[in-house]
Amino acid sequence: MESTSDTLLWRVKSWRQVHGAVDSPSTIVFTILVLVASLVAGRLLSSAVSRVWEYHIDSQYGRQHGCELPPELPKRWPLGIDRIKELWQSNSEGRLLAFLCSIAKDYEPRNNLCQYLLVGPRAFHVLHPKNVEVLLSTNFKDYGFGCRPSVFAPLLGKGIFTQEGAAWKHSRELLRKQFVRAQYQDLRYFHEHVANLIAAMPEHGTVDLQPLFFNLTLDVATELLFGKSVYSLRADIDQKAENKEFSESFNVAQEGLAKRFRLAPFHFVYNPPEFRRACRNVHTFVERYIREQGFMKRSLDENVEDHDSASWFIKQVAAESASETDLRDQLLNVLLAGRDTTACCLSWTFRLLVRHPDRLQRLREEVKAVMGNLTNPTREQIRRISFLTCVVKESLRLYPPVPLNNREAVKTTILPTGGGPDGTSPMLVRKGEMVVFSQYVNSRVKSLFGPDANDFRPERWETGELNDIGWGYFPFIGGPRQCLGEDFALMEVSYTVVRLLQTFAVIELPSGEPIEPVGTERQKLTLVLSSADGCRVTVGKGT
Ligand code: HEM
Repeated sequence: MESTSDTLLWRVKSWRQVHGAVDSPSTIVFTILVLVASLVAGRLLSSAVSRVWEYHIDSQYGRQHGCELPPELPKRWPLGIDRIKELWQSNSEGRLLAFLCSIAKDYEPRNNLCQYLLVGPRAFHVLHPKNVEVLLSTNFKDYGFGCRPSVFAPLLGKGIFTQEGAAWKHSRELLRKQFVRAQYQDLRYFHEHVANLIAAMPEHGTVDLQPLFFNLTLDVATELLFGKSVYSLRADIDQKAENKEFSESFNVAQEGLAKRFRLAPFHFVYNPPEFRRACRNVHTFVERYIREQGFMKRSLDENVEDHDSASWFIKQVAAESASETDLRDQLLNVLLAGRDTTACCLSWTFRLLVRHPDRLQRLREEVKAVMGNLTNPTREQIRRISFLTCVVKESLRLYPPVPLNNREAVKTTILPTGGGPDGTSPMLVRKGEMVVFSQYVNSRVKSLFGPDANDFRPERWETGELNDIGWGYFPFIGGPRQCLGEDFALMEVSYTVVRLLQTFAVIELPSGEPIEPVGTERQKLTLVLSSADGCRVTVGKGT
């Protein structure tokens, strides 16, 4: 049988017979093509060889450290298409996290597994607190965000939430200082906006609190960051048209980011005109504001130690930003990080409270005991309502606003446990592989939170039984990238809960509203976890 090289040779010969042996332009083109082809083939070969070599060196490294693989997620169809179908379906039914928990349950007590889906790299799902600690703290430098920066780029550009390495360090230090300052301030950011929230609720009747909480946290965060709120809670009352456009565009842009996030490596597929327009509107709004107020200019010639003015945050960040775009991006990054997360926490907290009236009653009594007839709680008073801290912690445990997260190994590294037949060997994570971690799934592991891990029991936080929980509980993650807004968010949630309990003598589940076991309700998973059915409550002022 004729070999491929014989065929090729015969083709070249016949081509030369037809076109002549003289170096005609077509001969030159042919020669160039052959050269380019051999160069490309050479490059491909050398990269394949170096990959095989890297693989071999990594394997040796793994063997030296006793690494073994965890069990692999079984799949019935090629490329795990059956699993992707299950994920897709459970997501569209609002039950993706329940589905992930049911898979994780099959792997208890070893709590680790790995998977290959489509042609993507191997992904490790790690639940063991030791692994979470090494991933987020001890070996933090071995991991990066993978494609996150380009997923978020259309809205967020370059800021703390998308940066890595030296650029992230700079942003982190710059913003950390501002959040430390915010911790020493009173809770004035919340007064006016929570009053607007209360005004937007009926005095007696049924209301869905979830969309109102999204407005509240947008209003509060824009006040903190820009020194000027967009007052979305006053939409259709006296909100300025430009603020309304910003609020609406920010929502559309954020929805778009969530869609891109789900597509991960194929995120570029989602870039429709309405998404691009929304990003543009948000950018224009912030840039115009920066320019009108002269923040970039002022930072050069004014004393920026002006902490009392409403716009101290933006002024301080402007003073250390190289350009208007840098300042815009940084503020939008923090807005994205702080807005939906806090709204979701508020929403789940109220959903839980109205479904557990005994806990709500206890909370009311503690609020009354600490506050008496005083309104507008201070930090100090909030800290004294100790059951409130337990309620918020428990809400964040059962419904962490960021329920699912991942990192990508930037170098070959090791996770300390979860491999091998008994699940105790270290695991080798090769460069480019993914590690998925989930507070939501961890929160339901009985070996961590006890036999009633699935129940809402805020008291577990006051009995001392979780004193050693460590890296089993990380709603704000931890390590170098720990949430910068943790204190601000906890104060915002606590302040709002107290003010709503003080204002409404009745807050209860509307009649006919279902009481599903925790975790079985329909959920909406975007970048954050919200309730697909909102947070409907019946409220009443006075006794
Ligand atoms: C209950 C509310 C909140 C929760 C549960 C939460 C949770 C988180 C989580 C899990 C991360 C890490 C994301 C990752 O690295 O993959 C994070 C980062 C961050 N959060 Fe929060 N967050 C909340 C509220 C806020 C608020 C109110 C702000 C600011 C106003 C804020 C600012 C930030 C910033 C700036 C980062 C990036 C830190 C860095 O990468 O160095 N967060 N948050």
